[in-house]
Amino acid sequence: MLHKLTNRHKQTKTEQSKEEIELNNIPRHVAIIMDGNGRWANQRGLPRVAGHRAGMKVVKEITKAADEIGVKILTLYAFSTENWKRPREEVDYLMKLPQEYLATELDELNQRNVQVRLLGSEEGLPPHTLQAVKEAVEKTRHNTGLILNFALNYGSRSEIVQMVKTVAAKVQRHELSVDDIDEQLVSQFLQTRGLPDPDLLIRTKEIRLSNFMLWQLAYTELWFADVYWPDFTKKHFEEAIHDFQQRARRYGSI
Ligand SMILES: Cc1cc(N2CCCCCC2)n2ncc(-c3ccc(F)cc3)c2n1
Repeated sequence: MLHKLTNRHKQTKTEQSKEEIELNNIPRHVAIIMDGNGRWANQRGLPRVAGHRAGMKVVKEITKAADEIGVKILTLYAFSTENWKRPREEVDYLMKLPQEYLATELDELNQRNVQVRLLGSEEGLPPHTLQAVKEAVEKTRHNTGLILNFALNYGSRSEIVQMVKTVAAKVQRHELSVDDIDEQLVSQFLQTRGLPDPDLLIRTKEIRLSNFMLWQLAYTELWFADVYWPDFTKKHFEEAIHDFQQRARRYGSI
């Protein structure tokens, strides 16, 4: 897409980014760590769960924006393996959000040809949570549009440990030899098998990876927004895409 002539000097950074997004250079896989929901609520004298609810509205907005701009895979870090350490009432609330989200959004996601996937361990998820997610995965299995990949009960180190155990057992059973083990084989034994690595990682508020897709993010462009997730907007998303397009990706070469 040709750049539109713009009066850049008069526009804000986010206004510039929207007009200058090249539709032929959209990151195929965008991953987002949606941080700061509890602190957003605390700042407003609200209970932490109000921040999670506000955060879910932003999930709907950004999922739509990603789909419209042509992102192929959107991975959202909804609940980490470390999140089980939070207060019981907060965890119980969080574990109800998948079914709440799907109850209102699944029909529209299906109409938009979106395929819902789960990244993470099913073990340990409450039955009501797992049932809602599995039903959404099944109902959207044949869709060929945006892959909406929810990282739920996900931790990268446990994913890597599980991969090592699986590969080691196959070597022990002589189903694999040590010489067969290379980066491609490792990727095939991770929970993200079949998906390309993220091209762009967006994170709100904190500048760290928090045990998220550590293997997969090896060559991913990182973009941080100094806002809490509930305050993240479509304009922030477009700015991240625009900045991604300004970076020449070298994958380690010069
Ligand atoms: C645990 C949790 C928390 C959760 N938050 C809202 C967004 C901010 C981050 C934390 C709170 N959201 N938002 C959507 C989901 C979800 C998960 C799976 C699924 F199939 C459909 C929707 C979700 N799940």
